[in-house]
Amino acid sequence: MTTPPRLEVQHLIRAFDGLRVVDDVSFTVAAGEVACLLGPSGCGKSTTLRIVAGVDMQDSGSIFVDGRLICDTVFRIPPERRAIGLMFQDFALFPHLPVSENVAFGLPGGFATNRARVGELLERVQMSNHVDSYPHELSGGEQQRVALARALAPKPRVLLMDEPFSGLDERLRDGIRDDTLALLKEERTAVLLVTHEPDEAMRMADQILLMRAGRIVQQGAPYNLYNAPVDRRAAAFFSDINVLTGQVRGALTDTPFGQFLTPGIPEGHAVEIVIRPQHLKIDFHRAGQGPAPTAENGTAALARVTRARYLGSESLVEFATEMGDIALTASVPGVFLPPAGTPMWLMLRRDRVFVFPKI
Ligand SMILES: Nc1ncnc2c1ncn2[C@@H]1O[C@H](COP(=O)(O)OP(=O)(O)OP(=O)(O)O)[C@@H](O)[C@H]1O
Repeated sequence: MTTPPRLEVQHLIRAFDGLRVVDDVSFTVAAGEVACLLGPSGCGKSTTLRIVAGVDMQDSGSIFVDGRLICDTVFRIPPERRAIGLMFQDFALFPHLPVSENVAFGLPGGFATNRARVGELLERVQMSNHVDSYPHELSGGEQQRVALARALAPKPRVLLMDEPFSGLDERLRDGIRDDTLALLKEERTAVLLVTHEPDEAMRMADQILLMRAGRIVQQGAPYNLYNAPVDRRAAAFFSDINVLTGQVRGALTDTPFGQFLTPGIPEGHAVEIVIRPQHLKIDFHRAGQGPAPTAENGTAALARVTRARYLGSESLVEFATEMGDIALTASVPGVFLPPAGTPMWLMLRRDRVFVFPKI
């Protein structure tokens, strides 16, 4: 018999005032896996999480933990008996309790009878030196580490995290995220994490569930979402994009960069050709000559620099094609600041181009 997923959500629907904010959402999370619900503000991420936590009720759909039904529209296990831990942005530590008692809060018998488990977790989150400190004596990052230890103390099968790192400054965040991830993997907890930040999802997730208007529009490994987005908006969620427009003629579309296949898009339909700035290739203008077309990069098109900016680890160079009608941005590692007006040849890495029907 195959092992059931640690968390399984089936056909969840939740409407407010007749409007579905969670619209037929289904997914599974395995033990030791981190799944990120990712999407813009208001797309239904937190509502989905709240229903799994048991603090909101779905209109229809079922939730299972390790194959056991914990909630549908007629049956409901109360939140505290679901073996589900919570770590929310505003889920503050208890100010009147020291770190030790905060971590032991969900354990029968408190700190006195759970010294070993509390000690082990505090060591794992590098807070062993703060057992007797009170929350107000800790920095934001330290409080976050204690909150993680508290959430994991009762060994939940599933941990729900809602924007747990958003209160931390950026440099602190990376370290805490990585430490958190390592601990979650060690504990084999299934994690459902809500975030609106693509970088956070890429960094944390084994599986991204990309949501839009209550629906999951794409799910899969971060690599797949980045490199095979389902549509223009999914592509644009992970980075800036360049968009060329065209029209289908004989299963192809013409652009200044050569022809592109338009599989499955009807004849005459408008298409959008999408490419990320780092996949635009630049070549120098040598006495009017451009690079010869290649299978990898297609045809080069002449363009002029309109603006160049240095951002630290990369430079962003903006171009207008020779006809002046297409604006494109290239990202170049390091310092590359050609003056405005410089002519250059641009090519698109053909294996990194996405062709979508224009909606
Ligand atoms: N109790 C409620 N009553 C009415 N509308 C609600 C309620 N809870 C959520 N909504 C609405 O449902 C939609 C989805 O909200 P939700 O909090 O799930 O979005 P989200 O994707 O988590 O957004 P954010 O990232 O801003 O938290 C929003 O339009 C919100 O206003």
